[in-house]
Amino acid sequence: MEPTQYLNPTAQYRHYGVNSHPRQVSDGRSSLTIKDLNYQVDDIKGYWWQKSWFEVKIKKTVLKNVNMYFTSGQLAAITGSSGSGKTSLLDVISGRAEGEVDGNVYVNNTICSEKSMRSRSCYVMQADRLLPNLTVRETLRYTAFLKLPGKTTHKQVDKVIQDLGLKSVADSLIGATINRGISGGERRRVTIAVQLLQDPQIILLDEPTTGLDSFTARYVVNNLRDLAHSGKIVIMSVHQPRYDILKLFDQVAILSQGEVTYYGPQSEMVPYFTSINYPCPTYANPMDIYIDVSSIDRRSPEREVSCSLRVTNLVTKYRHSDQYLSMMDNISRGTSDVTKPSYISTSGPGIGRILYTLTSRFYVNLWRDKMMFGARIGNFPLFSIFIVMFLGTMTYDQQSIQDRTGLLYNSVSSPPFIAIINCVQIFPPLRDVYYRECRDGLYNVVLFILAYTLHILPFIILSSFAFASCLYWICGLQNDVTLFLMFAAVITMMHITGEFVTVLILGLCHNPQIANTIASLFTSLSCLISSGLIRSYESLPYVLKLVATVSLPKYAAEIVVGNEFHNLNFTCVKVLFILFSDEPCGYQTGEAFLDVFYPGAFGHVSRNFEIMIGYFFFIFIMSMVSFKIRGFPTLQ
Ligand SMILES: Nc1ncnc2c1ncn2[C@@H]1O[C@H](COP(=O)(O)OP(=O)(O)OP(=O)(O)O)[C@@H](O)[C@H]1O
Repeated sequence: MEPTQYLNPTAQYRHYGVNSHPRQVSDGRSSLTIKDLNYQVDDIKGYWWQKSWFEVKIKKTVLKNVNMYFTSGQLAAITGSSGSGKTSLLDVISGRAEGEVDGNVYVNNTICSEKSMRSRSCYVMQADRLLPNLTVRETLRYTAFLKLPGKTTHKQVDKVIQDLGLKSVADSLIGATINRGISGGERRRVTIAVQLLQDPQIILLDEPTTGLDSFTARYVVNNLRDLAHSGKIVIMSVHQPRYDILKLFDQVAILSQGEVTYYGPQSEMVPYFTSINYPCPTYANPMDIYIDVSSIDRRSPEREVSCSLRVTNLVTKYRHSDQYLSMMDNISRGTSDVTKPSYISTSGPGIGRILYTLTSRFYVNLWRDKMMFGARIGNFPLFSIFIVMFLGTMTYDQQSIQDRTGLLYNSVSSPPFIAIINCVQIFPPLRDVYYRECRDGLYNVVLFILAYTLHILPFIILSSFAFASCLYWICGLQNDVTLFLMFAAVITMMHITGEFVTVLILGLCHNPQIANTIASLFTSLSCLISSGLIRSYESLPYVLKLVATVSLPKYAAEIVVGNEFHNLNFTCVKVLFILFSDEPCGYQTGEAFLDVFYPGAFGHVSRNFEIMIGYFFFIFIMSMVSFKIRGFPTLQ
């Protein structure tokens, strides 16, 4: 710490003047300019049920008349208290803002559209969304395969590993809470490295030091400073940096309620505030002091009013400062010769390569997690062993009718449940990485869902066939290979449809626990109502009949029950007390049972298979649509 540096601020203030902002780019440096930027979002207050349908939406101004000028070779920090608009400013610059943007962003004097900005910049979000079971090098390689054309990938991966000091952990696992991997700071650097693979001209980072200890935070900011000094435009947001981190910044902005109270060289911040009667006390971190004076205390209406007046005063003073005028001079000269929007055209990898990369990445991530891998392949066959132990081998007496219906009910209802359990475990981390990469424009939801399907398909087929074989042959259902194959196909269809019902719900609902509950309730109710094994379809009330008609278990149950009961004969051993009664003996043939519960079931097999396939494709497409409907949740 060197707090004494601020004891005589006027000494530094002498350097502060019209040249404190870098001159307009005539020296080969790139520039990024924000001109007259205003940003508004829909103000959401209270719950939807408290609102009137006719209520006019209230807009909240998040950024107000922001002007800024950044050049390459400088590390710029955007600071401010919580809610001051730091993330929103980065969102607007990167073209990710969800609200109404007014004003322009220029790169090298050229208006930059969203597409143009994406081709030149990268955006490092606050959260590290990485797959836990990949190594650092694998994470970077897979991302490079998704971003870069063939031959450049290995070279670029080695370069970013070197640049961000990740060489010693290059072959270590990323890890997560349970299986510990690299440290938090290293994970942060991997997140940054992932974004640097394309060697972007502009690097935007939202709070890259959040959650890091002071040493690691300084290390990360030092890395960013090196990148900036190597000729990039680097802009990062930071809540309230420590003094030693503050010293690493070349330019500092302070935001308050979406307005700028200071933007200029870090070395001139204290002199500037001292000149407007806010000196920095000895031994205090200037950033703490100036963020405090730029913050609004909302503990009482009186304090709020007095703080708001102070901030308005700070904004006005800043807008009359030499520094602001010098920057505006740069901006107006730099943006006067606006030309048409330009794009950096990059030829990305083809669909085949993206699909292959995503599928193998998902597969490797699953393979490394032995528990999940084992569960994915073993849960379902294991469950069949319990059913077999419970029901034993089927006989042909009257009791066996109930045993058979119990077994067939489990064959129809358990595959979706097993699918839900597996999907809720493995899908959410893949989905979070998808949100980031799709936002970065690497691929779309169709490729993501296709890759997910390809990586789970072998597990679904293998485990479904293992489950079906165990139940079918050990319990002694009809000794016919064709009937067995149909039985296994029904189980596989129920399994995969259950998987995509869960994916659909996880597309709409971000919380995996809630998605689990919804998917389980949906599945158990549809099996209860429509399988016809608990209550026959014919005896259902009209509304439930309608529900059953559009439910998959109805058609699955019809196939397996029809196939099993067709051509079966049941013995009828009368017990002593009804030996001499006239009571008819239950069902003497399978056909008699089918006539009551599933009339014509055996003849509907191919129609029912067609309905099941159609149903699966409907759910499959809807699972993609669900991601489109939900959009991108905020991943902070
Ligand atoms: N899409 C949005 N919808 C509603 N309000 C929004 C939206 N985006 C930003 N805001 C509001 O704008 C203000 C600024 O938010 P922003 O996230 O930019 O602040 P911040 O300075 O990054 O805060 P923090 O340091 O806590 O992350 C907040 O009051 C926030 O609630």
